[in-house]
Amino acid sequence: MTSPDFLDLPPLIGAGGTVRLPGSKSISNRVLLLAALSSGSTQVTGLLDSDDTRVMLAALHALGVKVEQQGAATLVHGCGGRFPAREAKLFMGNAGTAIRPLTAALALLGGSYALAGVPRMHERPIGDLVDALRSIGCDIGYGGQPGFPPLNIGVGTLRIDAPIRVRGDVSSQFLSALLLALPLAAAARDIVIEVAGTLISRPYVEMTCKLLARFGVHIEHQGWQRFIIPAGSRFVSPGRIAVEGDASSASYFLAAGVLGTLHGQGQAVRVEGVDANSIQGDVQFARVLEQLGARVEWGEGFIATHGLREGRQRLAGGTIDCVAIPDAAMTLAITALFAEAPTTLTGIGSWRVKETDRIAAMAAELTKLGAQVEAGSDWLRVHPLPAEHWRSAAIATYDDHRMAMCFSLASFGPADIRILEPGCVSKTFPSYFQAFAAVARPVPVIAIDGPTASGKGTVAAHLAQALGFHYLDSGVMYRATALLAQRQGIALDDEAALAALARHLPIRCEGGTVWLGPENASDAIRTEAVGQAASTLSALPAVRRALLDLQRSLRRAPGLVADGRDMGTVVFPDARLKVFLTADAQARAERRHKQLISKGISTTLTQVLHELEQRDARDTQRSVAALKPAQDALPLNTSALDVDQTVHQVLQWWRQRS
Ligand SMILES: Nc1ncnc2c1ncn2[C@@H]1O[C@H](COP(=O)(O)OP(=O)(O)OP(=O)(O)O)[C@@H](O)[C@H]1O
Ligand SMILES: Nc1ccn([C@@H]2O[C@H](COP(=O)(O)O)[C@@H](O)[C@H]2O)c(=O)n1
Repeated sequence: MTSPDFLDLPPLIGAGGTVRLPGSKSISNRVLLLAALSSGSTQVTGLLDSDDTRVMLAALHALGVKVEQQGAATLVHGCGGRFPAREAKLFMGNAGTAIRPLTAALALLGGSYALAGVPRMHERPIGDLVDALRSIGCDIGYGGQPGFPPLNIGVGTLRIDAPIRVRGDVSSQFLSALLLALPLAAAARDIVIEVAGTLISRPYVEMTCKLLARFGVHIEHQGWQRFIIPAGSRFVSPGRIAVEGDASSASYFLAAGVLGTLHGQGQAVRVEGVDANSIQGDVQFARVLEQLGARVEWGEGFIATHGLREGRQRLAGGTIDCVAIPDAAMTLAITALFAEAPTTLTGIGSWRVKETDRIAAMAAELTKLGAQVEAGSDWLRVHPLPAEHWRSAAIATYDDHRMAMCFSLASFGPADIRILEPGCVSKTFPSYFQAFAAVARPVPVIAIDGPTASGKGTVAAHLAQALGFHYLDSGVMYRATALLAQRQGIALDDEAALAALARHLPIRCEGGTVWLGPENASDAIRTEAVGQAASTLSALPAVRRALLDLQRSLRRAPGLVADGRDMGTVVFPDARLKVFLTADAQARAERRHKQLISKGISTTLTQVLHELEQRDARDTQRSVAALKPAQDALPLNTSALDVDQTVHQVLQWWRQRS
């Protein structure tokens, strides 16, 4: 399946609703491995279905483990501490939660195994784990650069007569991998692991120990620096186990429940599948939000955010120690843009060796938005971004699911956000953008389309004023392009030159005034000759493409009324209300004739009717963005209505929708 190159997110004005979280990646992959190594079968519910769990499942399959789907549950038939396949080539993708514990388990069991991944996996260090395993006699070789995958595993000669030392300050996953695998070798003796350096991401190690306990292995620890796997330990299936919702992924929705209220329009956002009893450290993200001023509700099986506490206008800033919430901490780098003071995230050195160098990536992409960012080896400071400094940006995601998911929250700011390569979310949350869209409340758009002189502009301007919304007269953009083309002598069939002109249109609309650079061009663009030229060049696909971003960039809080020919079909297909305004040609010609005469332009009704019919024909018959009602547009024939009646009707429809 291919995924799009980019995803444009509509600017948001609020959020609200409930999200059922997908299963936790960290728990899913640990449970799969433990169930595979156990004696007995395990029925797993709530298992995450994503790239990283598929990597683990494919590896277990290659190792001879039988896994069956039983409705929504996954049944893993344990192999009693010994994989049936003694040799295999395993593709690990970019799944750190798969390669590390599998490396440890396979190295302890011995065999002929090759583990390789995507290029980024081959840049992620694994040397500390390999050193620890080699120190007890495991046979592991590097297939490329020493210290990094790919790895080749053979049959070693185990000697576990002294404590095994492993570094804990690069990734806690090395320690977790040893804890998950070493019970395989603890039949006859206690096994002791000592952590060198300060243990980071301790909650993940706690999670590992809790899951091991469910599978019959009870680890003792001293101050989270020394761990003892008791003699006689062996994996026993608990029969059934449920995977919690992913607490790291919860962070985006919990943040949305806060940022959504900044425009005064948000409601509660509730995430289901985690709660205060979760074994995942990242639930502490909700506590951090609380400390920063958010109103958080903790319930049984859910957490919800309800905006900010009374009296607070923004989230607080300050220094936040993120050592216990390394993944959810990325979300704080985005909420920091909306805070009242700079936010400094510390204890995030592990970001450097994740799917990408997350400190560098975060700093680069926040800077694109206009933010002021400072970074060090294990910290990041993000300054609040005032509304006037936001810049629209195409956010690179570095094949890192969390970069893509975090930056979706930037759409609460006043800029257009494009997420490049959004398909990377499939690593842990394939349906993320659908789930996000379900709780996001985009800045509302009322799209008014219809033929010339049907009254679109008049009605749209009245609506915008009545609702306090911004107003986009999209015809102005085509007219301005036509006017400049006339002045610069560009032929109306020179598509490339016209598109270049449109792309850099120096246009500014203020109230009813249209500025082209320093010139007030409000009258110049309204002549019939310019209108006809606009209608001709508007049939050119490249010109339409060139004007698309400009039109969309005008969608700003609190809302937009947009009139034109393709507002509801092309430019704002997600408009909350679409109206297709018509009137018969005679009525429209009379209106336009009256308009022109009142401006002192001499013409006849016959002439106006003729030009109007020509324009109708061109607008409806062109091959791209032809004038037609959107499928979900409400038709309104205004032939027998006056302006007030028409506006009244549209306002009534709007109130029913909002
Ligand atoms: N029921 C009505 N609704 C809206 N406008 C009406 C109505 N009856 C008469 N008019 C008049 O019709 C004239 C043409 O309207 P307007 O310029 O808004 O049309 P338009 O559809 O925006 O045209 P164009 O696409 O050429 O810009 C205006 O003078 C407006 O006052
Ligand atoms: N969304 C739009 C708006 C306008 N056009 C073309 O521009 C011409 C001038 O527009 P007015 O609304 O100001 O009359 C019009 O005839 C259309 O051909 C368009 O294509 N799409």
